[in-house]
Amino acid sequence: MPIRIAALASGRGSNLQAILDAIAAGTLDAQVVGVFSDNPDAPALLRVPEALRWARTPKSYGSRAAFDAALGDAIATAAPDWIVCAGYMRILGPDFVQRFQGRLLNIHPALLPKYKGLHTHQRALDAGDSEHGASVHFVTAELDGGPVIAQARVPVLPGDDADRLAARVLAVEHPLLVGVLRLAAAGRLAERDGRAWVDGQPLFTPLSLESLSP
Ligand SMILES: Nc1nc2c(c(=O)[nH]1)N[C@@H](CN(C=O)c1ccc(C(=O)N[C@@H](CCC(=O)O)C(=O)O)cc1)CN2
Ligand SMILES: NCC(=O)N[C@@H]1O[C@H](COP(=O)([O-])[O-])[C@@H](O)[C@H]1O
Repeated sequence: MPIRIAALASGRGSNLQAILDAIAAGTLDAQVVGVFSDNPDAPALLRVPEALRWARTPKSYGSRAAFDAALGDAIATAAPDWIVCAGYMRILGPDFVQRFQGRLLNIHPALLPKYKGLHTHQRALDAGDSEHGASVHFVTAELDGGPVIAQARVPVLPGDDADRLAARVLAVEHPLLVGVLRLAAAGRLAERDGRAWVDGQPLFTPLSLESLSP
């Protein structure tokens, strides 16, 4: 039975497209049951049929909590097994996180716990890091502080700027996110006691991209 994925996206949607491509190729047993955005102009929305799109402008809500509640109600209507933040650029409030705790994932463009938040590529460059990468983690109330499931590493190369480094990271984000979703689709992934669990065992070290490849 394919797992039901609700995707949250605020922009381009290349991670969403990687999910859709894996489904179409038969390498991810899933279906995308909705794409939800805080940006009605998000190109990500155009990657799925109109019936699967939900987008609202947060400004039209009285508070972050009110927007999150409307978002959560829309997601719940789609009855997803997993909710994936795939380039979703808003901090989710504690009530939303609690509502979907344990099935909320995020792809973050850094090797957490380094560089939580935004502007991760420039921060890695500014720090003179020789390595950077991406993480897939469970979402918790603490921004980018949830248990990390898997990570992919890339070199920082001479002459890199933020855009060039971001492109190199993005290229590994896609297989990393799909690889973690394959674990979910196989019923092998869970969040328990503040940790990620795979095959009934707690993860003390994030899985590598190489370990996820089919
Ligand atoms: N409660 C959580 N919410 C979210 C998480 C999380 O781990 N816990 N992950 C993020 C994704 N993300 C980084 O991976 C992220 C998204 C948004 C921001 C942020 O500072 N957003 C600002 C608005 C920024 C803007 O509009 O340009 C905000 O919401 O005030 C940081 C990190 C998804 N949500
Ligand atoms: N903090 C969240 C964050 O920065 N997420 C990042 O936004 C990009 C979305 O690209 P996409 O829309 O093409 O998937 C990705 O690089 C993702 O890691």
